[in-house]
Amino acid sequence: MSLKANDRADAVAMLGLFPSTRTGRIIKTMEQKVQKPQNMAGSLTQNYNGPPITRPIALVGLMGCGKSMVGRNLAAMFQIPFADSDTAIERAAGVTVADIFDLAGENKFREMEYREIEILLGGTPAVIATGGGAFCQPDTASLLRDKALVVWLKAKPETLLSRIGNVDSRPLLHNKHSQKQGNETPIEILTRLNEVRTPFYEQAHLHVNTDGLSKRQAASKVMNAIADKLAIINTSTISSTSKGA
Ligand SMILES: Nc1ncnc2c1ncn2[C@@H]1O[C@H](COP(=O)(O)OP(=O)(O)O)[C@@H](O)[C@H]1O
Ligand SMILES: O=C(O)C1=C[C@@H](OP(=O)(O)O)[C@@H](O)[C@H](O)C1
Ligand SMILES: [Mg+2]
Repeated sequence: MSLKANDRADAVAMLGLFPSTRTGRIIKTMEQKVQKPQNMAGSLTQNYNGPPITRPIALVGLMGCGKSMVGRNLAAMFQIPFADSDTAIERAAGVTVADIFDLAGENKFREMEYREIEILLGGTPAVIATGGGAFCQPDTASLLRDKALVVWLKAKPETLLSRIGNVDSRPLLHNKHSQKQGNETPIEILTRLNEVRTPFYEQAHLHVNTDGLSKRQAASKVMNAIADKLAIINTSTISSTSKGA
């Protein structure tokens, strides 16, 4: 969505006032029906036969690592709802993520992100695709680690950029929001974010490298890694492990 001047002024005024009916919001935000996997040719290669999913699965990692796309397919494999925190924020605010960055700034976006993730974590266990910066905010990270199984989808900056293609929907890949003086190209921004954010992403319970994998292979690899992890959790406590990281 792109807003005209008057609409933008209204949107700015509304950004602090989003509705608080918790149940209604969860229903609106989650895809209640189990979806057919999207953007994958043919049917899935694998059905999930692992331990039951009794806690939310949260996907974290840099823009373009596949949180939204792999997340939707994982939810279909697990037969549980899917939710995307960016979509939840956009529904609550009535404007796009890019517009929120433009109109209200990143700090406001992070507040909204925390609130929406908190709501999603309180609903039916779902696969939750977070935005790439969510797990780098200490409060949001501790909420996620506490309530969800957190999975880091790893990939090199070059891989990420080739997947993202058009950077319009990712405000942090534009210089005006890149938090650095001077002109950086999208690959330079992604490389810098990768360095700064890796220590945060390393706090995820599970690390899965998706470099060189197709969408289908990535979804299967993540599904198997989660099954293994849940089997271990059933006999011990959650700690970080890597899968091809
Ligand atoms: N393993 C993959 N192989 C090829 N393309 C991928 C893969 N994972 C995601 N993509 C594509 O990359 C783009 C960004 O993926 P997306 O799920 O939106 O990333 P994120 O939510 O982490 O920013 C989408 O067009 C998606 O179809
Ligand atoms: O990396 C980030 O800080 C962001 C990533 C975006 O989500 P994706 O990771 O799904 O692109 C979105 O939340 C916003 O543009 C900020
Ligand atoms: Mg996404």
